[in-house]
Amino acid sequence: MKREAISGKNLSLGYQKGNDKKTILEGLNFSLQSGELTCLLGPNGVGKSTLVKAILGEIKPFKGEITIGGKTNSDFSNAELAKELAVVLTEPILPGNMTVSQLVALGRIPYTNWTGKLNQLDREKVNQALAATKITYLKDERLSEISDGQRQKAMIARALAQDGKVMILDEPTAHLDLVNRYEIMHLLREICVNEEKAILVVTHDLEIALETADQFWLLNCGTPLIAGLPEDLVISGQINELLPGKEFHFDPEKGKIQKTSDLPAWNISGDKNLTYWIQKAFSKKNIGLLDNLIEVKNEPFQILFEGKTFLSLEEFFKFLGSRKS
Ligand SMILES: Nc1ncnc2c1ncn2[C@@H]1O[C@H](COP(=O)(O)OP(=O)(O)OP(=O)(O)O)[C@@H](O)[C@H]1O
Repeated sequence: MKREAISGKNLSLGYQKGNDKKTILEGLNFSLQSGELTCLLGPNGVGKSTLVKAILGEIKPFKGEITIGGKTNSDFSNAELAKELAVVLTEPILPGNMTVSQLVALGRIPYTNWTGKLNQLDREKVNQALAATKITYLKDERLSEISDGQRQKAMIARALAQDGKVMILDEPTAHLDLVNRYEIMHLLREICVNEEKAILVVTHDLEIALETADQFWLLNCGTPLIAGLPEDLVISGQINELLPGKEFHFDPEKGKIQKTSDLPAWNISGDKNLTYWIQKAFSKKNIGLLDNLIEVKNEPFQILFEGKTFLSLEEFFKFLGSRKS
């Protein structure tokens, strides 16, 4: 069931040095729901980390209020906050000789006394977190001897062992390859649903966020936070708020950002998908209008042009080049 985990009302956020007040975000409202994966997207420097810092109580709002489970975040002690909210930040500094299960056990610090000694429940929570992130098989491996993707999963497991209702992750997929990026985001979605957590992910990975997020929060300079189902934001065109200017746009058909350009109306006939990739290659090579029809065939791929057959775009471009010279 959906429940509000964190809310922000009429927030004004920024930084103050002496009397010098720098406002970064103004009139900001949000509601983070449990059981949902929310992705916060926006250009560099717009204030995503500033919003996260405010949620974590690291900066105090100039105006407005942030509540966690109905209670103002500044009323929480650090220890209380750690039981509500777990954070995975970019590039943590970790001792390489620490094992994966030792790292995950750090998530239990808010519950153990200063000795860090785990009781039965702590050990169960560590094992559950390892299982939920599918890295039980790595538990005795050293952090310096596992891959970046595996280390990121271990960091997520540590946050999970903390057993808060909310998880916040700052660019958890940065530096990972495509498969790992998908895996991590799908894993987070699974955790949201299975463990009833509210998860907020700060990301620049629009395409993967579109595949996995339940909610999008879009931040752009000077506009209020736009929240909604990713698909609604695509349909309404509001997704373009992420892209300043007219140089790029979001192509709903392809599900990705494209360069906006006035392409020549090449006369291409054939499969729509093939035509799309051919136009892309033509545009990169600055191919102007051609006098004759370009016919495209599939299985095997063939380009028929002026009575000749080409089996690849590379062959075709060579021909066009030789024709010019
Ligand atoms: N400690 C600080 N003191 C003063 N200004 C700051 C401080 N930290 C960040 N800023 C400013 O706040 C603005 C927003 O920065 P923030 O880090 O929140 O952006 P961001 O959206 O997270 O960017 P990115 O995508 O690059 O991580 C920037 O103009 C930045 O210079």
